[in-house]
Order: sequence, then C-alpha cells, then structure tokens
Amino acid sequence: MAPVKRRVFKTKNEIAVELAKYIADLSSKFCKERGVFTVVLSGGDLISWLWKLLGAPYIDSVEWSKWHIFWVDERVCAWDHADSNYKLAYDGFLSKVPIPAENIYAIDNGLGAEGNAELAAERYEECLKQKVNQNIIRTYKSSGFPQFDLQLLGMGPDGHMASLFPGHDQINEKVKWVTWITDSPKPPPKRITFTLPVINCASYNVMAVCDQEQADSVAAALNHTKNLPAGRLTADVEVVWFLDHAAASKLPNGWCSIL
Ligand SMILES: O=C(O)[C@H](O)[C@@H](O)[C@H](O)[C@H](O)COP(=O)(O)O
Repeated sequence: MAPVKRRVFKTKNEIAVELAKYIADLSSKFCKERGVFTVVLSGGDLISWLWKLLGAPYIDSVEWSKWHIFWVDERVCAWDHADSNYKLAYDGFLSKVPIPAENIYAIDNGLGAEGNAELAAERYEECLKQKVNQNIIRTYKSSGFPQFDLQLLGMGPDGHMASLFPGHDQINEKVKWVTWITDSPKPPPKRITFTLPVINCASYNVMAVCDQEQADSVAAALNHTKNLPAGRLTADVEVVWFLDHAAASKLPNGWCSIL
C-alpha cells in the first residue's frame, strides 16, 4: 500500500505555497520522464488554493504546454453554468496559465446542457480511452485502468470524495472508469465521477482539506474508516493530505505532519 502522508499548515496561504511546490516538482518529474503531465482536478475549494502557481516563479518555469487536464468529477450542466467544475477551474486557474486548449478535457458540453448524466459519463470514459490509445494517459499495471500522474482532490464534511458519496452505490463500481449519479446529496444532483479503482490507480493523490467542519471526517478518513469514501483513498506511489490546523484538529496527533 502506498504511504499516506499528512502535511499540516497553519493557514490556507501556507497550503497554497506548499501545494504549488509539490505540483511544480511533480510537473518537472513527469515532463522529463514522459514528456506529458496528466493532472486531474476536482471542484470545491481546491481551485482557490492553486493561485500560487499563477505567479513567479511557476508561471514561467512550469512546462504548461505538456499538461493535460481532466476532472475527477463534474456536475452535469453546460460549461458556462454556475455549477460547472470546468467553469470554476477555467475562471480561477486554466484561463491564467498557457495550457493548450486541446489538452483540456471537459465533460461533453451538449450532454451536460441536456442533463444526460449516463451518456455524459460514457462519453467521458470514451475520451479517457482515446487518451490511453494516444499514450497520453498510462494504464495501471495489468489492470487496464487509467493511471493519472497527479490527482488533486477535496473532501466534503460527510467524507465524500469526487462524487462518491457515503451510502451510495457508485463507490462499489469495479468495472467502469466513469460512472454517474442523479441523486447526489450535495447539489446539484446530477454528476459524473471517476470510480474508486480509477481514483486509487493514480500515481500521486493529493487530498486538500481545510476548516473545522471537516475535522471529524478527516480523523475518520485517516483512520481508514471504510464507510467513508475518502477513507478508502490510496494511490500507486503516495497519498498526501494537505490540511489546515482546523481540519487537523481532531487527529490523534493533532497538528503533527507525518511524512
Ligand atoms: O464537484 C464537487 O462538488 C467536488 O468535486 C467535490 O467532490 C469536492 O471536491 C468536495 O465536495 C470538497 O469540496 P470543498 O473543497 O468545497 O469542501
């Protein structure tokens, strides 16, 4: 099992600083080794913690042209809808860095606008398969599942990650790469999401969580509580939890970082 590390910081600002370093180091490693860097984004607060990458030194030193961007989950709506994770990422991050537009793989806009969750999930899985065939995404050992270089995840206060919610069946999917939900407890109800095997095949998984309302779930997830989706998070190389003091406050060792 990959090591699960945790890095605890006083403020969200410090998280942004360290997250930028972590991401930039992995970017240079994968760009050197593979010539591409596959990055998976989520929605929620995460995007607001990527701002450090938008300035010096990273804006000039990161090989942005080699990045390929995917979403671990997406709300089923058009790209310009206020609920869209694509829009959130575009407005707050993607529009400010020189990643080629053709390297950004969003949900199918038409199916999103129609609200067709099932077909949107199938179409997104086809898109991933195409990128595997083009050697942009690797596959994980003999399993055939896609293996992303880095996933940037968040967790809700109920312990959900991506759009895998406690007590919902999607967490048990073992074959599909992308599935869908039409009764998400977190609005909006229609979403598509990577499945657990895909999430856990990633080389590096970052889970970034802040604030007091997440503290119980952080403690439960880091105790590997299996009925919490985030308690089942693993990775091929490592999982790193980036936490602020409030989110880490219910952990047995409190604010200690464990590396
Ligand atoms: O589409 C979504 O809603 C997100 O991708 C979701 O899975 C998010 O990552 C968590 O809910 C954490 O959200 P916060 O960071 O806002 O707590």
